[in-house]
Amino acid sequence: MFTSRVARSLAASSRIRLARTAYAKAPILRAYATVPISESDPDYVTIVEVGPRDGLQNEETIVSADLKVELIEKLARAGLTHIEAGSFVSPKWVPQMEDTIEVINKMERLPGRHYPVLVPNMKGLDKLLETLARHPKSAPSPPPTDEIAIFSAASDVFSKANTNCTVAEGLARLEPVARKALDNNLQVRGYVSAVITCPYSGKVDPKKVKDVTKALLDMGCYEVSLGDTVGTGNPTSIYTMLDAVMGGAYAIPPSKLAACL
Ligand SMILES: CC(C)(COP(=O)([O-])OP(=O)([O-])OC[C@H]1O[C@@H](n2cnc3c(N)ncnc32)[C@H](O)[C@@H]1OP(=O)([O-])[O-])[C@@H](O)C(=O)NCCC(=O)NCCSC(=O)C[C@@](C)(O)CC(=O)[O-]
Repeated sequence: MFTSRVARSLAASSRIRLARTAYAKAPILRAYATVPISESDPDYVTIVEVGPRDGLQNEETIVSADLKVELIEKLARAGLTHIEAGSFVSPKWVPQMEDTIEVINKMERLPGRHYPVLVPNMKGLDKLLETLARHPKSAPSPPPTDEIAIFSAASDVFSKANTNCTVAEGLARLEPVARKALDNNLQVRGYVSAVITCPYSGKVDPKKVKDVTKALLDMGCYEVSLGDTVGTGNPTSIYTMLDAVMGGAYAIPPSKLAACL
């Protein structure tokens, strides 16, 4: 007689054998070694894939909307649940993202997935809301997006170069954007760039990172992603920055933070 544990293990191994046989007969099928884990598991990590936006925004050659749609659909079908699909920024600043409206309308939206878009100001949000208003609530497919991302930096010079305003001016501009997005049932996520080093002004004060992160959370961001935008961080500088952000007065809990890698 088998103990139930052995029986389970035999059942599992026969499933593996069956799977292997099926795999041998159908070579285009892939076998995955991952074990499904639930969001409540402490090891659960949400990956926000930003390739279609961050990865493409600096490409000089304009990638067609159809190719962007194909990339997003493949990422979703690979199992990613959060895929940043584009941005509603000024096309004068980032021509590559000019077709975001076309992309988010054309792409297949799988249920249970999120396709956030980056929004720098009220003009961008209003354009997005116009697009969403054209998607009837009765439509069988999910709306083009249910989430925006707003962004700031821990350095004034970086902020000026990226959004033509200081950090304080940018935060003041973003506050009503976040409020209006939330009022329209959009989730809001935040980014802070240059959390270790500013490419123009050098070392960044971790206190500045904390202040900007707190400001974005206070606006209603459900989490804030901290970006070592120029990639100069090392374990010591990242530890020092996180220690400042997560400790002391108005400590920010890790559940509200993400890392931009
Ligand atoms: C913030 C602005 C708009 C200010 O740009 P500005 O030039 O100061 O704005 P403006 O209000 O003077 O407008 C200039 C023109 O842009 C138009 N305009 C203005 N806004 C919009 C809009 N939303 N959509 C479409 N058009 C817009 C506006 O209508 C006007 O057109 P004109 O009258 O001259 O014909 C500009 O600086 C901008 O778009 N910056 C975005 C730059 C960007 O996308 N950077 C990359 C994303 S951030 C990032 O990658 C970092 C991150 C998030 O990944 C985290 C990390 O890793 O660090």
